[in-house]
Amino acid sequence: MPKARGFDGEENEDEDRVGRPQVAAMTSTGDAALSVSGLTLNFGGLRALSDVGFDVAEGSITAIIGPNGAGKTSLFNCISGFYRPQAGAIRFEGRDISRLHPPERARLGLARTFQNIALFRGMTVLDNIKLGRHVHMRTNLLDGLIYWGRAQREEIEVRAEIEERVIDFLEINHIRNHPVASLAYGLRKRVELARALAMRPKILMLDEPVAGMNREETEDMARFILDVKEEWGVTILMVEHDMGLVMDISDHVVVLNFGQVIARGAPAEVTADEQVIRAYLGAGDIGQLKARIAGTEAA
Ligand SMILES: Nc1ncnc2c1ncn2[C@@H]1O[C@H](COP(=O)(O)OP(=O)(O)OP(=O)(O)O)[C@@H](O)[C@H]1O
Repeated sequence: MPKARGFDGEENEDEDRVGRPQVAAMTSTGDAALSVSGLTLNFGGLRALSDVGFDVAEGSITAIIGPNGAGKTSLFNCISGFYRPQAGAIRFEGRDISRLHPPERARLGLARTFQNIALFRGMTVLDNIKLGRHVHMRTNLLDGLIYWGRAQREEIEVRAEIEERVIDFLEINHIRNHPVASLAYGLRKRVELARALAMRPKILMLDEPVAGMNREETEDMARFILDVKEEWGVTILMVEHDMGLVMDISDHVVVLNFGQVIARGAPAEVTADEQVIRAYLGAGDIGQLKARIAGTEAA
């Protein structure tokens, strides 16, 4: 696998000069950037996830699909640390991160976007993107004292450089000083992606990245997601209902139904799987599934 260029544009092993915690002591699990095993989550008497397990290969785009209520958002919330599952483990580059809080996971390189855009609407695009950097900022007094001065200035400069690269890459320079509230929906989604990228993630979790977008916005977003993977070397895990997008850009698909993994594999494999078709049929979504797959094949 070709080495990722990294966020400073060079092949670079020394990524942690701007504050991402070292993870050198981790045990390896082959090529899995993320590994989920035995995940079980209950809300009172309701079992939202049951013994869920899958791997996300480094450098891949992995999609989580499934009918409404299948447990996709719950799974995302477990992986990013917002929910604490009753059982199971989440390994990031071989290290068990199940007990880490969301900001600690983010500092390791796990960034996410949300189903409903979570930007500060009154702030400008640039200020929203800058918020992404705070995940790496040292906040306690001792760290602050050690880091004071030249090193800290360098850190700020490197981050500003990263932000400029992100703005350039996502083609949002012309709106950098616009308040987010004034932007069209598709652009707002792109700004959210920019903020997540400014966190310099190793794994980017996208929660319905094209929900509510028109065809042109969806195509733009698909291209950006592919470029994030290919040019920036970021592993992508996404929840998405748009089967056209899933078929087009995913390397691997995990299908959830009633909180369980019912199929895993290449997009064409899982959409031909009897159990998957039945799950969508049960949810009344099969017509949509077939139409979207057919639409993709025709394109
Ligand atoms: N905070 C919560 N409290 C109680 N039940 C919840 C909570 N969040 C989710 N659930 C339930 O857990 C199950 C899985 O929901 P989840 O939102 O994870 O599904 P989903 O696949 O993301 O659905 P959708 O595609 O509609 O977003 C559903 O039965 C849902 O009602």
